[in-house]
Amino acid sequence: MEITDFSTFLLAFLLLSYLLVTGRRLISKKSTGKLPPGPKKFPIVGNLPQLALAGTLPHRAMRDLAKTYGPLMHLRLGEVSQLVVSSPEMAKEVLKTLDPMFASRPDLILADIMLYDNAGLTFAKYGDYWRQLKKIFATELLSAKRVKSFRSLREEETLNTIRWISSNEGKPINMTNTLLNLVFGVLSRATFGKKSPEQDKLVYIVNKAAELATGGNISDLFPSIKFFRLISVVNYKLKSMFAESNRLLDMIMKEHKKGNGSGESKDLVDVLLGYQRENAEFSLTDENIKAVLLDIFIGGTDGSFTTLDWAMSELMRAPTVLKRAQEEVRQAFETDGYIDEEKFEDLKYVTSIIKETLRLHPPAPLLVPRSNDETAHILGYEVPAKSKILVNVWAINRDPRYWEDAESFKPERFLGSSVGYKGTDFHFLTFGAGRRMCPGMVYGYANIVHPLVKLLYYFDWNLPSGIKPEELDMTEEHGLSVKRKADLYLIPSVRNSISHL
Ligand code: HEM
Repeated sequence: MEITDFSTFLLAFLLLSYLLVTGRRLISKKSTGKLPPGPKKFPIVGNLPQLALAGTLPHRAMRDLAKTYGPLMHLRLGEVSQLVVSSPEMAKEVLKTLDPMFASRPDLILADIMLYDNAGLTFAKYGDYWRQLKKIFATELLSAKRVKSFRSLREEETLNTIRWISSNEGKPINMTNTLLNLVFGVLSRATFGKKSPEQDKLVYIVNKAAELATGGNISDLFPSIKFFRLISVVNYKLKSMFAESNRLLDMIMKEHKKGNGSGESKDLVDVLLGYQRENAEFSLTDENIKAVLLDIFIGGTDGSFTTLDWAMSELMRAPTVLKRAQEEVRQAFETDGYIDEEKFEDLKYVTSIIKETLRLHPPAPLLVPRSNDETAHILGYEVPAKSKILVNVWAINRDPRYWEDAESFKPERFLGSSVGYKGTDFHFLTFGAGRRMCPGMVYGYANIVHPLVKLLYYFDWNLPSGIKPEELDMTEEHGLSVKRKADLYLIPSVRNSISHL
């Protein structure tokens, strides 16, 4: 785990100086009950050293610690109490039995600064505002009907990508960038109606901001010390990024207000502005709308793009799986020469490949952190109020008690199996479960399956010469979501012509 803010030494120096000058006791609210087991906590920094010294990504370090301390583990990072949940049974307790207790979100500086003081759905505290937004997501923004209405956008953007790939036949292309641009294109058009340089800029800013904030931001680690908020370089940078992203969103909103949502097909900005105009019971401010747009944009692009990139990488490492998937897709559509989304459900093997990718590579390996507003009790342990609750779905999705040969990519395991990621099988929790479960699952899936089927149908794929399938680097990189560290380069050869499209 990195400390993205100051160097660790400077951090420790400032902290200790502050404590010496003020004579203040850092951990003021001592827990009176029995905490879940966990590694020894060091003064002031708590368990930061164990995570920093693990030299690996947080979900991996926490899985290793949980092997010693159990599936309900207590950590303290800086001042913040954390509960780490690492088994399907404990996840069921937290996300189902005690779901309302753990349904809030912790304070995070990123959401505070960039997301209009937690005004989006993702970081809203559990309560009425969250409930109202959730309803808008379910009925207005991400209903199955709305997702279907974006079908032509998926088709057009994917076709543009297929054309571009065809024109680069025989050359190594950067698939990672290609997939990112594709998913971004679909999301941009569905959300804002068109692609524009402003949106490119917006994505860049948001990703940069998330990168900055995903390490241990000093003000997140020591929230009671307001002084750190003032001197944090990261916070200063976040504020200037916020100013820019707010300016871009204002421009987008202004353009849409002028058009009054009168275009042929409504984009999500139109839908939200329409709701604002027409709905009297819940007043949605411009700031609320901007926060929701960022929610959709961040959640939407990252999850689908990351999954596509992992799926293509896993397929390149497993040539027999790739071949079988191509056969399935080609058999289904070669006679018609037209790929119809309605038939995707019949593609059992491709569906299994996506499931297996989501199992092994959950884009949010620790979910989005949850929090408990009040002190909670679970299996005889006390969880102090305002703890950060991390559910290690990366570890859970690989639990060898539930998954045979759990570390291997084997899509066949899902053929004829009813196990899925919809939040009822607690050993497969890529989209979470319970009240805070991802509302974008159907939309996210549509943006994965559509491009994947077409990439398999139109092209044969090879790794650049000299790279053997088993040598493909699958190292993960820490970020807003866990992506592959290296970009994926592949050589396409056209299998089915697109000239008639
Ligand atoms: C493969 C694609 C995706 C994955 C893996 C994914 C994963 C997740 C996860 C793990 C959570 C947290 C669940 C929890 O706390 O229990 C979440 C929440 C959320 N996701 Fe997604 N997501 C994806 C696509 C999308 C899309 C396409 C959108 C919107 C367009 C979206 C919007 C959200 C929002 C708004 C939340 C917050 C819900 C709340 O706190 O009530 N996600 N997602």
